[in-house]
Amino acid sequence: MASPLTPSHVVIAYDATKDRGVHELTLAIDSLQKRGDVLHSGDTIIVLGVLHRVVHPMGYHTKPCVDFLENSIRAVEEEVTKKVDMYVNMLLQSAGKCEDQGVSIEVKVTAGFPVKQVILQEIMACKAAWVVLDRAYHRHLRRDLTFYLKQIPCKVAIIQDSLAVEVVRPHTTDETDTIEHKLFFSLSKPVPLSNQGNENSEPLITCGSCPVSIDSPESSEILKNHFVTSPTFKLRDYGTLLNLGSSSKQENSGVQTKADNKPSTVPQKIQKQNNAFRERCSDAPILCSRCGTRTEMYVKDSMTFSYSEIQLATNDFSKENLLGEGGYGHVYKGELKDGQQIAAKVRKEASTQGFKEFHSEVYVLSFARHKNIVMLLGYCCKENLNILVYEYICHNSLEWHLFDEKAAALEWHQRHSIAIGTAKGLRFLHEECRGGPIIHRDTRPSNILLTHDYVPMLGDFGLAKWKTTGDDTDPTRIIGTLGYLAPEYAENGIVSVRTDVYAFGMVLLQLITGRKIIDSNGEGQVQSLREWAEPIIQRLALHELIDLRLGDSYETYGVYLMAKAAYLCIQRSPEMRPSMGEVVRVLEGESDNFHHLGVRFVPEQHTK
Ligand SMILES: Nc1ncnc2c1ncn2[C@@H]1O[C@H](COP(=O)(O)OP(=O)(O)OP(=O)(O)O)[C@@H](O)[C@H]1O
Repeated sequence: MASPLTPSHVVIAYDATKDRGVHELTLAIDSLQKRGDVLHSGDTIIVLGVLHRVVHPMGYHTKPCVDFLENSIRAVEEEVTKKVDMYVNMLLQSAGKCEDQGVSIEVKVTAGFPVKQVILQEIMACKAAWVVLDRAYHRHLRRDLTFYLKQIPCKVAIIQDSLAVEVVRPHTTDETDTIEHKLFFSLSKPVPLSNQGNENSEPLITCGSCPVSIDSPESSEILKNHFVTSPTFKLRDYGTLLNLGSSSKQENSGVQTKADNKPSTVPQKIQKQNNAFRERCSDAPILCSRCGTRTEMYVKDSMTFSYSEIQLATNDFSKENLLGEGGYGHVYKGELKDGQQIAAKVRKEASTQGFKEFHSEVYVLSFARHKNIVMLLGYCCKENLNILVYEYICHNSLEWHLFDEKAAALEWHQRHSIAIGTAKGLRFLHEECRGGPIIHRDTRPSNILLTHDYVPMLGDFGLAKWKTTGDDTDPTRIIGTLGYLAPEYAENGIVSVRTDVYAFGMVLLQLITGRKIIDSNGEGQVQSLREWAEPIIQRLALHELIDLRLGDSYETYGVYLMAKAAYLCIQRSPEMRPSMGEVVRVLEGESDNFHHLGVRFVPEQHTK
């Protein structure tokens, strides 16, 4: 292990899956510099972004396991490259400051899972002298720390929530266990100094132990061969393997790899998928554990259904199969020949949703694959009839659970997980969906469907539309539902992702209070939920807010977080509202302040 005075590597391990503000990284590096006991002249800071979720070419998120990497190298490569460039740009200023201290910065993004294993391998690979762990993505840092302290031989520090760096173990250790080595996909790039430009910094791809140039024609071939390797060896061997320059050298190292005796199957697999028509994916995620249903992931070669197929599935659109009627038309439950349960939405003749909206919905939904989004399986067009075929979501809508007499009161933990799941669905549409952002435009409880596991699924994209550059201002087409419409949308027709944030804030208030959006105040007058709830939140009188049906069975901190998120979301000014990514972080208790937001959750009594 390098002594403190020889140039060494200091790894800052970050979660690259989440959006991070520039200030978070730069402040962490500042505080590292200020300490004086971690960085020395000649050292290199490696900002390691761990990408533990990547976007599947179909648009939903998945773990970058070896199997996935093997089949989707290009997609991962693209995502990793984007992240590396983003980090490099964020760190340009820090690189200048570090240069004065004789320290350089390098960015490395690694797609792999599990996170702890990625961090461990990367630390061993560069023989780091220090690892600085970002507390923000370790929800169970205390437990994870035991793992790191046991497995990592180098010195350990943590970035606190305040972004200060706290040293946890100021010395190295020799006691490390043998670990199973996994293969991940990495790309690294030095952060240039302002006078250097960016051109000379050729990025390096590494797949496991083998660096190759990103532009190298052999890169795909090498990646293909290396993603399938999975040797087991002692940590101490790793360093010697890592410096090898080509795949053949690795083979010479004598490590037995699966690639040595397994012919590449990638091209055949891709071809098979292209030819497949609605082929089911075997690793489809569970949709509902009670019903035993799985989310079907049809390969999107064709999404068209024949009319007779839907007619048969819905028992000829029988009354018994009718689920309900909405603005679009009648919705029928059905079962396809292969057992897949569906909800078929048949457009009303006089539906307010015309052909244009129909195509908008099909187009938008074909990109939206996420565990909190109702999946569109396909559609059918017959003469002037439009039918959308969705996966069937088995446990009614949130509207039903909150307000139907037959529904049992939702428990607190269910409300909390519904809030987080819905927020993640919206975050996906706004920030993560391929080709997005997509604005939902009609977020409300009746468009949030639930499984028996109380997993919320956002549906009804009839009003969604692609966001082009800037805000969409067409005051003539106000669509959505009163009470959930953000003021700038209701008054001036201005639509942006922040109008969804507002509507989501209203849903949060309903989850906390169990109240309708407009209710009677008990004196025969109507009162809007927002007007009633906002001053109560400002007084932090959360007990006045909470749904009486919950009794004492709620978690005060959870209510606080949800009320805080709601309060931020329903700000009149769209700029004051958080992004959905930030909302998720508030709900999960991960972040307590957003420096860029003018309004903080500062209750009145604290400001007096
Ligand atoms: N994918 C689905 N799985 C199960 N039930 C569904 C599905 N989609 C819709 N439904 C149910 O069908 C009924 C009608 O739904 P629809 O979305 O058309 O109307 P709505 O949300 O009630 O009103 P609007 O069209 O004005 O948004 C509702 O009871 C809804 O819960």
